[in-house]
Amino acid sequence: MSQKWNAALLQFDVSFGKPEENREKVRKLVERLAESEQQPDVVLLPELWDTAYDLQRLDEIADENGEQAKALLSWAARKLHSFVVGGSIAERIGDQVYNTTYVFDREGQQVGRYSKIHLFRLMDEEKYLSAGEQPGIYELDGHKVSSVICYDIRFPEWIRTYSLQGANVLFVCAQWPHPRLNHWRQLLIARAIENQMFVVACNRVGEDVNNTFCGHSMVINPWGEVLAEGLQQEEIIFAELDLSLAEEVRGKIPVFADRRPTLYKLQ
Ligand SMILES: O=C(O)CCC(=O)C(=O)O
Repeated sequence: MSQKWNAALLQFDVSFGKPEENREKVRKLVERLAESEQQPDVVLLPELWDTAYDLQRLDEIADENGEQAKALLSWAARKLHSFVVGGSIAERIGDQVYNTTYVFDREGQQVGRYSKIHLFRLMDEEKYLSAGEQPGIYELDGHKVSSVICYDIRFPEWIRTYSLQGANVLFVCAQWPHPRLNHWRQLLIARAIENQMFVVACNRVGEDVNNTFCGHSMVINPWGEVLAEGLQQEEIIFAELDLSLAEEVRGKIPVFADRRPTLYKLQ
C-alpha cells in the first residue's frame, strides 16, 4: 500500500446549465492531464461541475441516475490509472435530485457515492434538491478516506464522525463564492488541524448571475500546513500527500485519546 499520493485538483469555470459542454471540458482536462508529465494518484473535481447552480432547470438537465457522469469519470480513472473523487453532479433518482459525488478506483470501478447532507439555503438548494443521509467514507489503496460537499465543511461534528471512523483524508468539492473566501480557507485549515487529517479541496472559478466563485482550491496536511493553493483562475493544482503524516501528528498530540465524548451534548 503506497504511502505517497500525488493529488491533482481540476479547478475550472463551469458553464451555467450546460452539462454537455461541461462534460466535454472535463474530457479535455483529463486528456491534457494524461499527456502531461504528472502522474496523479487521485483526481478531484469541483461541486456541481455538470449543471452549475441552474437549479430551476434540474427537471430538464439533471443526470438520470448519474449515468453520463459515471461513464465519464470511470473513463477518466482508467485513462489516468488514478482514483477519481468526482466532485459532484446533479443526479436524478426517480423524482428526486441529489447533489452527489461518485468515487472510482484506478480500474474505473465505482467504489463510493455521497450525497450532500447539509443543503445550502443561501443558494436555494433546499427548494430543488434532496439531502443525502449517508456518510462518504471509502477505502482507496488500503487507506480510509472521506468526502463532503461545500457547505458541509461548516459542520465539524459531521466531519468528526469521519475521523473517528479512521479516515485520514477529507476530499471537499465546492462552488464557494465571494465574499467568503476567508471562511473557505479558515474552515478547511481548521478541519485539517482538529481532525489531524489531510484536506484536499477543489473549488470552481468563474461566475453566475448571483455569485463570483473564489477558486483557491487547497491541499492542507494534518498539521494544518497549506501544501498547495490555487489562484482565482482555471488551473490544475498538484500536491504530494505523505499519508503516514496523519499517524505521526496523531501521535504527537493525542486529541482522539483525550476526547471527553460523554460531556459533549450535541442534541
Ligand atoms: O457556506 C458557504 O459559505 C458556501 C456554501 C456553498 O456555496 C454551497 O454549499 O454550495
